Amino acid sequence: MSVLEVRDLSKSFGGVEAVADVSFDLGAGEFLALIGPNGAGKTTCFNMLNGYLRPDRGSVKLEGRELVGRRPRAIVRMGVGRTFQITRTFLSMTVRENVQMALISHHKRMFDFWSRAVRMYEGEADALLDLVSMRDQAARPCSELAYGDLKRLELAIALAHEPALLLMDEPTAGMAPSERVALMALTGEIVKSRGVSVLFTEHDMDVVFAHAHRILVLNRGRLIAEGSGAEIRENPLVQEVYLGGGTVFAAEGV
Ligand SMILES: Nc1ncnc2c1ncn2[C@@H]1O[C@H](COP(=O)(O)OP(=O)(O)OP(=O)(O)O)[C@@H](O)[C@H]1O
Repeated sequence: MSVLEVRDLSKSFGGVEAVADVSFDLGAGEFLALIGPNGAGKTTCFNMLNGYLRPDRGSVKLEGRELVGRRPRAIVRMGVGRTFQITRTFLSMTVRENVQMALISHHKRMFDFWSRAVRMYEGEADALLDLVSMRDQAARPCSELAYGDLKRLELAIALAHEPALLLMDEPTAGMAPSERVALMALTGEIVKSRGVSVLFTEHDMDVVFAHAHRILVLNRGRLIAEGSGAEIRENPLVQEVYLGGGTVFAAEGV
């Protein structure tokens, strides 16, 4: 069964069809990329999946349950985790404390950091930090971390919510090329070991072709192609609108 079933998802802003009749499935343990030129509708699509935007029409089902109409927080609780283009952590707290906070929130415990909570979920937090190879930095304040380490911490925080589906919006933005490869390789391992499904947007085609199991291509709000890296690379329409460099919106009738 698909983890995520998206059907006829559509959203317009004034006269602009930002996302138009987008349908796709995401399987369990799949690492799926959503790509497209600037303004193609990727962010709008993500914001409808995580509840920040209400679609004009269409349906989004997670493990058979409808997400459209629910609030972002409820959608997180139903099993949709997310990482952000701009990493969100509490900079004055340590790496471990940030993961503990996420675990406390996930288990709906009262936040009482200055008493017992200091030890709450410490073991679970360290296990998640092991997963992203950050255990050795557990006691460091987040304000001291390098950007690549913050992104790995953000992954641990997202996993604290035990998502069935993880949405990653440009996970490697702002990273050096070697860090990009490392973060996506790590994410790929987590997809495999934890059976989490991942949908990510990405502008770096090297990252996409190296890591995605399957690729969806959006242009002007519409899905124009879907397939493996090889299929996408060879697709003339994709080459024309996206990979050819030059004017990405040049193709008429797309
Ligand atoms: N809040 C909004 N109000 C009006 N128009 C919007 C709004 N959000 C997005 N759009 C328009 O919808 C279209 C799709 O934008 P979107 O940000 O989803 O594309 P994108 O593929 O994420 O682009 P990028 O790669 O540059 O982030 C664009 O034409 C954009 O100008």
